Amino acid sequence: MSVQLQQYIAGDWVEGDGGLVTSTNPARPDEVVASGRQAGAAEVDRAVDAARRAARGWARTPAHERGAVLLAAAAHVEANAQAWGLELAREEGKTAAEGTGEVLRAAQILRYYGNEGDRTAGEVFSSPRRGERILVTRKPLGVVGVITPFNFPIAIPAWKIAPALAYGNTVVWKPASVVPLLAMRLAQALDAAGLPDGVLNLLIGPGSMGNELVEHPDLDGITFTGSTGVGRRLAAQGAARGVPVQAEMGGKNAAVVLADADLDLAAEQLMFGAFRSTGQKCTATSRLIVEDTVADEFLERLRARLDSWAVGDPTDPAIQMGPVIDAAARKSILAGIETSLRQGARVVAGGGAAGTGAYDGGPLAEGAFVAPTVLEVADGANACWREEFFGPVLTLRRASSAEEAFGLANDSEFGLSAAVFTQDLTRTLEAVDELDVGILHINSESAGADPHVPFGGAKKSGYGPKEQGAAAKEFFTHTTTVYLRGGAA
Ligand SMILES: NC(=O)C1=CN([C@@H]2O[C@H](COP(=O)(O)OP(=O)(O)OC[C@H]3O[C@@H](n4cnc5c(N)ncnc54)[C@H](OP(=O)(O)O)[C@@H]3O)[C@@H](O)[C@H]2O)C=CC1
Ligand SMILES: O=C(O)CCC(=O)C(=O)O
Repeated sequence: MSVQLQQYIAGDWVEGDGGLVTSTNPARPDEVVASGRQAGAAEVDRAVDAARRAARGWARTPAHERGAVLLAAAAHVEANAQAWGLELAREEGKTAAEGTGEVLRAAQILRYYGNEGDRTAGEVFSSPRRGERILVTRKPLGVVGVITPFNFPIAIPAWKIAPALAYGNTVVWKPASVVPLLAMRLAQALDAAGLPDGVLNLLIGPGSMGNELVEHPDLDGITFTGSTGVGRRLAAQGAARGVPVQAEMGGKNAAVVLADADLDLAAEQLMFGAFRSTGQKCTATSRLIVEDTVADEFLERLRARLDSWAVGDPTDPAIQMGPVIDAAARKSILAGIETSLRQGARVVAGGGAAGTGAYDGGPLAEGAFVAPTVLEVADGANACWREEFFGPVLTLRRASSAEEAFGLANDSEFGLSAAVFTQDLTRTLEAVDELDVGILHINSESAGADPHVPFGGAKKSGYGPKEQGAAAKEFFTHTTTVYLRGGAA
């Protein structure tokens, strides 16, 4: 059954003025998950205007009251976790278990920021002058544009929108157009929780609408997660207008398996890091570096796990990996694999469409499936080593030492996350010092992020302040430094 899509502007759920938009199930592209009209150009103005009108009142609402709305929204999201998790699996293609996990994660994030009123709201410094204190207080930016990607259709929006609102901003949000239903679900939860009119506005529309939003003269900040190309353009547009931009972009994350590692643990975690969510996480492992002496043994263990990795309908509880987001993504990933093979990569496992087995020719025959694939390359020039395919493709290189392995891990313009598998404390400490990444996992997969700690990339993966935890404050507020003296001489 297809769900009717609506825009949420100034507290009203309305049909958009633009053309038709539908989201479809990537496992069964004939199945429409949600449909409706997208927002028209005039609605961008209406949404920004509504957010502007709501900004002062929301900024002056006590932090605890703002938090109470987020806490109520968290409860609403949590109560719908199973149903929305299934919708997420149908709309985005990750497994229903991952979908439900993501919805629960959104609730956890809303709850974290719902309690922001109980945390520090500024700092007090000593003054070098008698009778004076120096306060640093924080104020919201104002109206923030939020632009989000398809791959975490409710968790990423939650970790942008929850801090934006908690710190007193109002929001105009444009989600990825392939996952509008989950966007609507989050906005519905905040609406049901009693968010005042205009504080959050949802515009379902194409990428060009994101561009109109970014160009809007009445926006005070832009937070974006998505591809590197769009993020960099958007950062330039923000800079040209003097508006702060936070952009979380691509990754080409490495897992390093050192000779002393627990190889079973490493193989298990590597499967999760590379192939959960069909490899469509910015933190997914897409490069694997193994010390020579254990490489063959490790690959054997990895292959054994790959052989039993169940690919298929993500709503089936037995399935471990669903399709990629759509046919275009599938085509581009398969083209990337072909280019890599032409450039000399060797197939260790997989290597193409997953159109085999139970659903070959069956109801999933048209689905956007890609087999979990491991390629081996001898040098760093190959496309699969350098470029983000954003799918279930892992590229292997062997290293003759831990030093070489860490060097190879750093051999990327990106620096979002990495994983290192070792039981040696000295090597662990070297990894912490050497690896140029925003997030480092020791003996666990490269993906995964808790809501109370900073999230974001080093090098060209991230632009602007980090997200989540207290770090989010650095983007969503600005400071006023107050030199404070009593009035009497
Ligand atoms: N570092 C991080 O934290 C994360 C990074 N990512 C990265 O995101 C990418 C995958 O997500 P994907 O959704 O395909 O990314 P895109 O960059 O294609 O899209 C992201 C968002 O930007 C919108 N958009 C597209 N063009 C423009 C434009 N010109 N101006 C403003 N907005 C625009 C999209 O709208 P529409 O959908 O309508 O085109 C969507 O809402 C990967 O590269 C991945 O690494 C993903 C998650 C986390
Ligand atoms: O690692 C995670 O769980 C979240 C990462 C993320 O934001 C992403 O992959 O898009």
